[in-house]
Amino acid sequence: MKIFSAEQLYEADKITLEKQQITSAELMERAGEQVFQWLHQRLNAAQVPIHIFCGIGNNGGDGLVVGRLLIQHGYNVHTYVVNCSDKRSKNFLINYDKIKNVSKKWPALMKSEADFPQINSEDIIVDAIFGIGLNRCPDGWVKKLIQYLNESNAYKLAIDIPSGLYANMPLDNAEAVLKANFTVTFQTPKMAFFLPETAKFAPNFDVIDIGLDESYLNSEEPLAQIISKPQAQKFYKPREKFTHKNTYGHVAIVAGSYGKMGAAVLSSTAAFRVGAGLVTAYVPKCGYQILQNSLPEAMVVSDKNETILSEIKFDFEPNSIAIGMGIGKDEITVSALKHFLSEVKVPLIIDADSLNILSENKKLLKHIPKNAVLTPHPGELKRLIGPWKNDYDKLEKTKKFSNKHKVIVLIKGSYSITVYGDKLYVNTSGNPGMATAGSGDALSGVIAGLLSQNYDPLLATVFGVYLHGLAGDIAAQDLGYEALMAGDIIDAISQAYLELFTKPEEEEKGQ
Ligand SMILES: NC(=O)C1=CN([C@@H]2O[C@H](COP(=O)(O)OP(=O)(O)OC[C@H]3O[C@@H](n4cnc5c(N)ncnc54)[C@H](O)[C@@H]3O)[C@@H](O)[C@H]2O)[C@H](O)CC1
Ligand SMILES: [K+]
Repeated sequence: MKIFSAEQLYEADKITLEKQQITSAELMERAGEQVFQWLHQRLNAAQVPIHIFCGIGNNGGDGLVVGRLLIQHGYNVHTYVVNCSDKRSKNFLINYDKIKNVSKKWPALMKSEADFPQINSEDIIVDAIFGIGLNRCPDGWVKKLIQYLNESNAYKLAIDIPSGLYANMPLDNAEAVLKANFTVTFQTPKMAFFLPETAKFAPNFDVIDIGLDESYLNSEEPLAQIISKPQAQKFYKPREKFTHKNTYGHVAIVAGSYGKMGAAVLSSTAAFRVGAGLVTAYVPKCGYQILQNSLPEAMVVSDKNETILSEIKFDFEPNSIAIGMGIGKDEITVSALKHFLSEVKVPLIIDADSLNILSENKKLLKHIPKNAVLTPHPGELKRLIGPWKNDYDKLEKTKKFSNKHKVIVLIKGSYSITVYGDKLYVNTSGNPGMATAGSGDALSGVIAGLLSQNYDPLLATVFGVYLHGLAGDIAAQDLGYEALMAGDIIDAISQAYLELFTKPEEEEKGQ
């Protein structure tokens, strides 16, 4: 699935009307009908009061369609017009007229705070105040209305986008955005649903296909691609019968220092679990015994230094390398990294302390090999690219960095985003339980293990992040969020692979 901008959606809307020979009112009816069905399936004719707040644009028009259909099906509906301006859209007016054919009660006209209705916590609020046409921050009594609705414990369903949120522009004021429990959005999820500053307003959403012109949408460059199960299935490369361990490559995990050897164990284990043929851990001397004891499948090569890495050198040619997990930032390690980067030729993942070393020694950036994968969390990213004004600025700065250094940057977060030049890939698996020590080390191992199996660097990153998140989701089903530890994510990688190809019927039975 792809994320398109508000501008692209307006264009798609126009082309659809021409190509399908329908009116904009008919398209609105199609959209509103589906929102009605969404509610109808869940409410099953229950007589819970439904309060629909309609703005004066087309989002308000959608709200009026939903209101009309609910009334026709015998629901207990209260409609309100949030009369913030006289410039009512054509389709708002068409549906304003139509609703009076099904009810003696006109929608209540709201002009100030005095018109705010009583809403009980068991009621339902439908937010159709503003859609993707929001062009300034809601203010005055309309802002107060949004805040009034936010204070209510009633269930809040937003149509298309929570009011006050721009589809693909930074937030003006978090105090003027509706906090929707659920959003039913048209055609494509909006970029705002995936970025840390705005995603909290749309924590759950369903995408409704309103049949916008496919050929136009296919020809457009999206803002981002969403990675979920169907995409991940396509990425997967099946293992073949007449193969041996060398077919699946040799991973080198360059990690660990005194007190942080667990990072090397976790990354190496994850590389195996994801399917690497061979894994060698390159660690300071103090890690030798630890690695051999905790992961007998791995080979271990130790540095001549007891506690930190002083020279990154091996006498074998790995197919991929992950470097940085728990290595610290000692000067000796910095110069070892410098030397290593200027020589390395194999697919590379740069994580954790090696990212911080790069941030503190920007001259090293020019040595990073093409298509290396950098996996910063937000703190590491800030040190690498400098501060940003908002989430969109962060993405632009990361794209610039990716273009300049010809690298893949994975911005880790609730929705991790892979940045490859100007392209963005938004991951949808994972959960808050994965915010735990070692989770990133596991991810580096996963990506390294895919690289060694000949997944190209972009695919290894995007697929690896998805698998890692899915493993976390599977582990959390048994353990819950709080108890989840990095080792549990690694243990669940096997089930994540199996689940990739579980058919929906089997999934349903299992629930
Ligand atoms: N192609 C589609 O995806 C379809 C979308 N539909 C729905 O239409 C809306 C977008 O409608 P539009 O009329 O362009 O914009 P809005 O309803 O969001 O509101 C615009 C309206 O409000 C004024 N306004 C904007 N910001 C403010 C503000 N802060 N304070 C006061 N007034 C404001 C603005 O000037 C306009 O007058 C989309 O989201 C979908 O819900 C179609 O129904 C189907 C096709
Ligand atoms: K809305």
